[in-house]
Amino acid sequence: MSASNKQATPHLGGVLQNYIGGRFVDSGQHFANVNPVDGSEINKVSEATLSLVDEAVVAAKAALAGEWGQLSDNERSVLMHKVADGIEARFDEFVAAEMADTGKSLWQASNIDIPRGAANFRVFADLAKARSGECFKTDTADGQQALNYSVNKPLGVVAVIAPWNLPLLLLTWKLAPAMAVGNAVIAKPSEDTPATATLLAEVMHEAGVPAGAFNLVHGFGPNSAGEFLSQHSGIDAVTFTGESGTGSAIMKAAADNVKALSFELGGKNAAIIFDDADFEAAVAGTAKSVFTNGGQVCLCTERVYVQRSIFDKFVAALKEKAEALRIDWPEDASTDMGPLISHKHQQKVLSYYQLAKEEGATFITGGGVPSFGDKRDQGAFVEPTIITGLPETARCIKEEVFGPICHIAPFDTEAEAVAMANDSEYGLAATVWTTNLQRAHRVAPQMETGIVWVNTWYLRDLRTPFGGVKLSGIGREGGAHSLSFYSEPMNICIKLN
Ligand SMILES: NC(=O)C1=CN([C@@H]2O[C@H](COP(=O)(O)OP(=O)(O)OC[C@H]3O[C@@H](n4cnc5c(N)ncnc54)[C@H](O)[C@@H]3O)[C@@H](O)[C@H]2O)C=CC1
Ligand SMILES: O=C(O)/C=C/C=C(\O)C(=O)O
Repeated sequence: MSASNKQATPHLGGVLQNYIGGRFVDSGQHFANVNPVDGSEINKVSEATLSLVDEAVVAAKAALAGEWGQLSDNERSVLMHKVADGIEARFDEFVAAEMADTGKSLWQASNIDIPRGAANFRVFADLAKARSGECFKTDTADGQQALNYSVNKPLGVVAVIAPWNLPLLLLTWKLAPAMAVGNAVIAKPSEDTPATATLLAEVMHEAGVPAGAFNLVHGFGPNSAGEFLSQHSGIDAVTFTGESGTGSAIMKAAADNVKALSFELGGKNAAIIFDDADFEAAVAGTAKSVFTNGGQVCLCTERVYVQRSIFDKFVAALKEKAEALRIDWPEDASTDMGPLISHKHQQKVLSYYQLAKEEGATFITGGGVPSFGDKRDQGAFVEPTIITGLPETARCIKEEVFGPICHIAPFDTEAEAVAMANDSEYGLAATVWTTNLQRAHRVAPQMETGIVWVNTWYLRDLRTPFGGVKLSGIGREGGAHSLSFYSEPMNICIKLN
């Protein structure tokens, strides 16, 4: 596409730069990118200043008015597939960068995070191209006839503010549909995970995405790039995944300009295990839903409700699974769990382990920090932890920990389980384990969440509505829901007689 879009790209070993208007830009103001496995510095990151954010907005608007805004749906779709090709061509680099920034396991980075980064572009490239509008033949009471049809326009400039837990996956989950329907985007990855977003800028550049259609700014939240974007009068929409409190701060900052908002926020997700469940499947599935990515997925289970007749057996079986998890170097193919994202987050999770003790929990397993006897002792590891015995009013039952911990409580009746699962300010995801089909159909719709999995967890179809109720978010993304959020429908009425 843009022949002028050629410039030597920065190597990841140096300073990770911003990407604005088709050029890599260093603000001269740097912060350290730290590897949570051992606390070592990986590289420096160039923090975008307010004036660089202004430049990104100007570049995005110019792209909409220029080459990017002129592309047909088909041409954009072809480009989005080229971006997916570019991620796949540099797969190993993406995997290594994601592992270094997060400490997540090789298995997870190479089977979930990076493949989904490419898949997000492919899925939305195809869906956007195939989208149709609405059309009505109108007959009015006084005999007029008209044809009403809708066209979908991009919203304009969209800011994508992403978290650190699934860095490329969650950034591209928003970028891909936003770009596929023609918006110009400004991406801000988490300050904790800047690397794969920078590689993505290189891929966009190499794929020939027109200058200004994709911009990348690095930085923090308050008084930095995150807040500059949320407050900016030139930005039409903010799409965000992260903590509910941050969502609330962004909402306040965006209020003056009445920006469109899409939020995927926190969760305190429940799993209900009935005594008629396939026991082994329920134990394995619950272990996965509690400990995947060290519990750092908004969909992870933190509250487990088990029917009393199988409670003790279930607790013992989940303990066995937790204790069998291999906590090791991310590069090791058999590693199940790496460190948490940062020392700051480690301290937060450990403060909940301490709070659980103070609240009177029984520790079935875990509760501390593993010891390695090597430089990983400087990392951000915590033990997988299972607790029981807390009242449903305890803070550890109410607040999102975002770590590898769950509380298990017994229940007697179906109604009691539903009431306990729904007794939360959050409403993102729930999991129900039962072999009774009628019960599955009866219980699932009673969950006050945006997503319910029955006899599985994290089985994703990217076309399905994805998001939460209550403090867990606003709106839905996924498939047509994403295309709808990132577009502005316009109705055209043509009089026929
Ligand atoms: N998916 C989820 O539900 C996630 C939840 N969390 C939870 O949030 C806690 C805090 O972690 P953070 O990394 O600070 O998550 P966060 O939700 O504050 O940060 C996510 C993104 O928002 C940006 N941000 C932060 N404050 C902002 C503001 N005022 N305006 C605009 N952008 C802002 C950050 O720079 C980052 O890119 C964690 O301990 C964890 O419990 C964190 C990440 C993801
Ligand atoms: O889209 C997915 O597959 C995963 C989504 C996870 C989050 O939104 C999260 O952890 O915040």
